[in-house]
Amino acid sequence: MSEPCRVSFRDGRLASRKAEEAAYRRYQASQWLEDMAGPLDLSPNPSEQEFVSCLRSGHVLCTAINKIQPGAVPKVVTIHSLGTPNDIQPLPAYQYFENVRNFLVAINELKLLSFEASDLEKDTVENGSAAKIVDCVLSLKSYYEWKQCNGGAGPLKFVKSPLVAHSAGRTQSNAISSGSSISSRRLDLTAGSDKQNATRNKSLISEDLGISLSKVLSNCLLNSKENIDCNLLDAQDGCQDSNILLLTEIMSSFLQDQKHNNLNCVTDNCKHISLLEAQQNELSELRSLLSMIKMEFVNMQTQLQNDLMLLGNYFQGLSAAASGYHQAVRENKLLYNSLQELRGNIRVFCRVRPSFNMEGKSSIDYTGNDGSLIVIDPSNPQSTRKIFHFNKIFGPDATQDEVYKDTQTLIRSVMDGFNVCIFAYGQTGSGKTHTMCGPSSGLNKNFGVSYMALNDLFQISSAREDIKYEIQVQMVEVYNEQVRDLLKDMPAIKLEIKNCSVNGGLSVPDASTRSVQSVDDVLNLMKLGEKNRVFSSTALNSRSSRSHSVLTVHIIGEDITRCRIRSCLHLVDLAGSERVDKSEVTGDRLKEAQHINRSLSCLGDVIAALAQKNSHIPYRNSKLTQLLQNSLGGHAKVLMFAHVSPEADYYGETVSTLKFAQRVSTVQLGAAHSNRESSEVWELKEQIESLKKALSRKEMHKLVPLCKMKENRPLEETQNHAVHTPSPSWKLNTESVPVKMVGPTSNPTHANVHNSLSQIVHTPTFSRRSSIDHPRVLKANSTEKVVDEVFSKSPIKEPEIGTEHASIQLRRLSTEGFKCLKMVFLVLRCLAKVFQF
Ligand SMILES: Nc1ncnc2c1ncn2[C@@H]1O[C@H](COP(=O)(O)OP(=O)(O)OP(=O)(O)O)[C@@H](O)[C@H]1O
Repeated sequence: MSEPCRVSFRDGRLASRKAEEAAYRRYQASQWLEDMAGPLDLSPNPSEQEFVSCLRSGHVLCTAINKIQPGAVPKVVTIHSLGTPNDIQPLPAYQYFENVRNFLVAINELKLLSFEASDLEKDTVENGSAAKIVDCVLSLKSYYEWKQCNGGAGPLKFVKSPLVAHSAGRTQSNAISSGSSISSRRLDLTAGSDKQNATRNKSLISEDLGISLSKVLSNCLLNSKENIDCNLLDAQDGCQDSNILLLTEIMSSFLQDQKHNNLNCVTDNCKHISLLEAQQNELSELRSLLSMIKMEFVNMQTQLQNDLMLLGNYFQGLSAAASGYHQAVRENKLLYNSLQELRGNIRVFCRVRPSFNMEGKSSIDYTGNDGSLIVIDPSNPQSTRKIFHFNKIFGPDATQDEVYKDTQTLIRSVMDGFNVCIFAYGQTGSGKTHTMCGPSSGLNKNFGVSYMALNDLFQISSAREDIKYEIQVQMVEVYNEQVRDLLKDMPAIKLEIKNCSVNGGLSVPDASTRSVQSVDDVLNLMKLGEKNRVFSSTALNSRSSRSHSVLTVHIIGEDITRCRIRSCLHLVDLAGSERVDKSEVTGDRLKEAQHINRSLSCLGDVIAALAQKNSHIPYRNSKLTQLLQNSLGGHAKVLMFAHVSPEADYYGETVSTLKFAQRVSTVQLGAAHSNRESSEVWELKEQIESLKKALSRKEMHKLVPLCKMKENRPLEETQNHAVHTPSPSWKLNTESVPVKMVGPTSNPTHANVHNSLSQIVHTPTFSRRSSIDHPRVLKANSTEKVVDEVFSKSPIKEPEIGTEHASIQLRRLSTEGFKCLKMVFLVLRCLAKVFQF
């Protein structure tokens, strides 16, 4: 398309759009004026002339403004000669000028869009004068609506005609954009008649367009870019009026496009806003969630702290309970042992064997749960019944388990460091071996006390984790007054019984000692012992034990504080007493029976002496009593099983056994002591042991040549030989008083030592220092007793004897007080033994 054609097309389009818009605005204004001031007698679409003529008198305008703002025009001149537009006669100016002037004053006061009074006077409407009037009316309408709707609050918005420039009142709308302000300036150009103004306005347009449109163009849609560029060029090239109109049209078109774009933007913005709102909602939800989580976290933290505190309290409670438990266990042990003591450390149980003669009468008349037993002589029913009381009676029906159940409590004592001795007594065939070892058939369920006791020891040992135990077993028999090792294949070797205190708690130190780790080990050893034990067939028992068997279990324990316990359990199956006339034994069996009966008689003597609390207990009268000395005379717990046969034939033996048992039950032993000692005491004891051994070696070494020398000397010389010290290296400080050994020195007998020590104790120094009961010393019947008697009361505070080495040792030990003093006494006791030897 050529340039002129394009311009003319644009002209036509602009003109029609302008006319449409102006007509529409007039229509709005006339409609509103009719609503406010009554019918105006106008056509539905009034022309500009028609509209202006209708308002020329100012009456309608004043009426309308007075309705909105009563009193805005105080005096309205009424015009009666209104006619149709065709026969309108121009009225004199003074008739309506006053109304118009008052109206314009009121409009200016309201700061609304205004017009010139002359705009109403013109016969022909030119250059948008009618549009100004329309704008004024519409601004009044907007004011009215603003007042109605908002009560005068908020911003007042109204739109003026794009082709009108207003000189008074509100010249710019609050609602319109900067594009509108440009257009208003541009309209000044159209409205101005002054040439200078026109030039200034043109330059302004160019400037504004240059700035604003460049901004707009950068954001404008692509489809309008081409037109805007062309129009901009046109606007800048020409300043002629036609071009200005063209620019106006371009701007109008641009504003339309922008309006459209704005709508799209608004839609997009709405979407964005809704999205933003949704996101904000989501954000606020997240924030509230976060605050909730924070609160929850704080709550959980508090809860955790509370829980930790509770847990701490709980653990404290537990540890308190644990220590309480340990305390209770300790107290329980003490109470238990006290109870044992109250019951008496010798306890006697009686067990009645089932009768082999079912048809014959039983000598056992009654067995009570309270430990009472009544026997009667079946051959003489008139005879008085004899009543015996023991700690427990087991009838013929009692099982092995029932018997062991009452024994079990003693076994625990062994693990606590007490020596325990359980022995079975009774006539031959009464069931001693059955109780101690079980039946010869060896059925598991009928294991005897020995096996079950060892089983318990192992269980207790493994249950107590704080103490490590070592269990060793010895098994010997006393056969024909000889002690034999049952765990050796050659049991015929005779063994010596020695003092336990000297031999680390072993009565028979030379007997083989086997460490056992399990009950099976014990069972094997017991089988070996049973195999080696002497059994014979007699008239009363097809497998009669011809010896006293002693199974000794040594327990050595060490706890975490290095405190040690050392105890032993003697399980003694005595040979049965028998009447040789009944057992019909002869030869070796008779000799065995005599030995058995004699040793049992010695046991009876010991028991009697203990029961009567004699000062002398005849332990040394038999090997059996020697072996049991430590248990019977020491601080051990003793349990005796008295076995009786119920048959009428054995009534005499039964009564005899029961009487013996009754006497045993009356024996009061001293309180049982736990052999529990601290590590220091153990170490000291070990040192004493080694010193004793060293001493005895030296003494032996010295005595042998001395003895040889003495053999060649005359008796008097030997008798007069002064013994300054028992040993050159271990000498007692007796202020050099010579002590003469009485009797042959080659064999320092009890009498020799006795006299020598008597001399020592009679020395002034010793006498001064001690409070020794001399008559008692002199009465003491053994060297050992003399030494005991002398030194048990010795006030010697420091060791005064010893070789150089021993002296150093002793001095070191002397700082440790009483224990060392005790050790000196023990060394002296050794010296006494050496002399005895
Ligand atoms: N309580 C009992 N229940 C069943 N049988 C028993 C009971 N006591 C003993 N006997 C049986 O009696 C017999 C003799 O028992 P046992 O050998 O134990 O007597 P003893 O006292 O050891 O004899 P000895 O002194 O001669 O060795 C055995 O056959 C044994 O099984």
